[in-house]
Amino acid sequence: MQCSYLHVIRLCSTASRRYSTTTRPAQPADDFLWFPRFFDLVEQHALLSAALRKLDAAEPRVSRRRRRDFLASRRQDHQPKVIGDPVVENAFLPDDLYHFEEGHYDGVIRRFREMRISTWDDEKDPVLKSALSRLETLYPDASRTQTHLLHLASDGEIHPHVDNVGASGSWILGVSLGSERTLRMESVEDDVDGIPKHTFDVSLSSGSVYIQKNSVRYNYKHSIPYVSSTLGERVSHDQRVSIMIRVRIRLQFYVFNGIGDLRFPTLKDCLPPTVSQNEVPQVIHGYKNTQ
Ligand SMILES: O=C(O)CCC(=O)C(=O)O
Ligand SMILES: [Fe+2]
Repeated sequence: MQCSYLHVIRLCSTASRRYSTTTRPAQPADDFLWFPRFFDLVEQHALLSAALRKLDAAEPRVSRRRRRDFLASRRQDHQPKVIGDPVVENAFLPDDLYHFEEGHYDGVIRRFREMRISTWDDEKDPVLKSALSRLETLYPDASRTQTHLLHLASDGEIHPHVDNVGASGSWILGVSLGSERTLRMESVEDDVDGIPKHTFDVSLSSGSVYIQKNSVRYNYKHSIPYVSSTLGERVSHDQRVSIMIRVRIRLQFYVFNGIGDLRFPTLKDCLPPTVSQNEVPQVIHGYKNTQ
């Protein structure tokens, strides 16, 4: 499949709060990558159905029973469609049939379900299998990764944060499935008046993939606002699932922190991190099960 590869769009200086379509060199351009149409509809359906199956299976039995009852008496317009349906959001059931949490323990995410997964059970699904292999070709390096699923409710949102620097390494990849949302990136470094020095917005349509790494991963906060960031107006969203893939942190970190997961060190493990500790911002957010 043809894969378009673009850098950041709409970089803006928030000091003036005016958006600009020109790109200024606020960060090394290669540290944010955006693939707006990486997965086709068939692949999106395969990924979204697999993600929803995982998330659904982890919910309390009472939620699963409610969904089963709903599906048994479903009206035609709420019926999840088969693979190939042009509207990928049709894979979602109404919001009230999911057990969305109201707020993350540190207040960063609102109205969501999440889980960490170690396998996809993709052996019987060639579309899913090939989509996941294609995704791996985008990984910035061959280090070990960890995968999380995050399901945002229609009114869910993510406040500005930097992912826990103690829980994952120098790159984060996000696959978006379902309703289109805006990813807002804002530099940790402020102007004198406390406004982020640089911001840019990226449109996360279904099937898109973004990667933030190195300077952007450590020096930019990211958020998915409920309010449309470009118009400042409330827009209605449907649900969205993201598949978040993070590179695992290096061995020496595990050893020093007693987390385990040991492997034999390579020369690379012993080299100093590329980002100096001075540049690493406060830990603002991390997943519960990686804390
Ligand atoms: O859903 C996304 O694209 C971002 C999710 C996120 O920021 C997180 O899980 O830490
Ligand atoms: Fe995050």
